[in-house]
This record gives sequence, structure tokens and C-alpha cells, in this order.
Amino acid sequence: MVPPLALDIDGTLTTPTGRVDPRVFELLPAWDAPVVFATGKAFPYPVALAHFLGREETVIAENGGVAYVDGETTIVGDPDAAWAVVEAFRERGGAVGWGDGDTVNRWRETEVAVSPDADEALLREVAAAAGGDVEVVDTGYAFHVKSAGVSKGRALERVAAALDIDPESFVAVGDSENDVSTFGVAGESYAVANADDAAREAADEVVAEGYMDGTAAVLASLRERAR
Ligand SMILES: O=C(O)COP(=O)(O)O
Ligand SMILES: [Mg+2]
Repeated sequence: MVPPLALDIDGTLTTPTGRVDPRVFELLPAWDAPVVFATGKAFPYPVALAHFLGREETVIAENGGVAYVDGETTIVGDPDAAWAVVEAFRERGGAVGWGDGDTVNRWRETEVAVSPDADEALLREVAAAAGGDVEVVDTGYAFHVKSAGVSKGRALERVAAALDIDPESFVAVGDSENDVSTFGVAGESYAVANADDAAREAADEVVAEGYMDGTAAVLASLRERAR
């Protein structure tokens, strides 16, 4: 039997230019164990991905702020504290930076994502002034202003319990600091070659290939092992 998977999306299932790699549509519909998409993106994104793969919509969004399994949604974190930091950031001249429609934050329920082009030093300064309840997590795709106790790893524990699966039986693949907590909960963890230092250090193994090349290599070896 292949193991259940906890998969990050950006940088892990994508190409270097941020598109979903077509191999996702070949490899994941047929994966014969639960697949949890665990992302920093807002709730609709992983739901849509699972839906169009024909898989159960079992997802972790907003870095663990939102978890969805068996039709039940769990929301944790304090969006007001995150927005207060972002408002203070704006007052000091900072910009959230996604343009007019801001589909990045439109459906976000527990945190705020700020563009990677934003003034990082100012954002961190303002967040630090708010005390320890709010932190800034850099995924390489956004700065997430979020409640400190919220993580993908904690959400994975809840999702695994709902699925009645030992969290240690999960294999996790990811690329950035928001995957470190997932790596700590899953029994086996892989950072793809493009991963940041935090993810590389936390992973059991750093794969030689980057992006979906790396993830596809992990999936192939897991399938081989299950034969
Ligand atoms: O939304 C982000 O910043 C990154 O998303 P990811 O967790 O799927 O890599
Ligand atoms: Mg990622």
C-alpha cells in the first residue's frame, strides 16, 4: 500500500513559473491512499485542485488556519490581530500589493497574505511591535501575517485524527518554512531541491530535483517501495 500524502502546493506541485505541473493530473487521481493538500493559499484553491483531480476535498489552507475533512471545516487563528498588523503596516506606507481585485485575500478567513514585493523589514517591524501573537511567515510566494499558534502541522494532526490515520503514517513533501511543522508531524518528509533553508533542515531528505520533478521522484520511489 502506498502511504497517505501531505502535499504542499506552491513550489512542490508547480513548475518554476508557478503553474500546476501536468504530472499532478497523471499521478494524483490514482494515488490509492488519502491525499491532503496543505497550502498557505486561501481555502478555495486546494478545494478546487482536489475537486478537479476527482479526489476527496481533504485540505489544509491558510497555513493551517482552515482545515476541511469529511465535510467539516475547522477555523483557527485571529484574523483581526493579523489585519491590525497589516493596517499599521499600511499606515507606515506599506502596501499589501496584489492589485485591485486581491483574489489572494478575498476568501482568506484567518490571516493576511502580503506580496513578496512588499517592504519586508517594515512588515516584520510592525508585526514585532504587536507582540508575540502575530508572526510573519515567508513562503517565497507571500509573506503571511498570521496567528503564531497556527500551523499546517497542527492542522494535519486534526485531519489525520478525523481520517482515523496515524499522522506518522503520512509522507510530506514541501518547499518552505510553512512546511516545517508538517514535516514534524508526518513520519517521513521530503524537501524539494528549490526548498528554503528552514524546509531543507527540517526534512528527513532533500531531493535532488526541484519543484514537481522532485515530488514526482518521491512519489515514484514510494510506489516502488509499496510493490
Ligand atoms: O500561499 C503561499 O504563500 C504558498 O503556498 P504553499 O503553502 O502551497 O506553498
Ligand atoms: Mg510551498
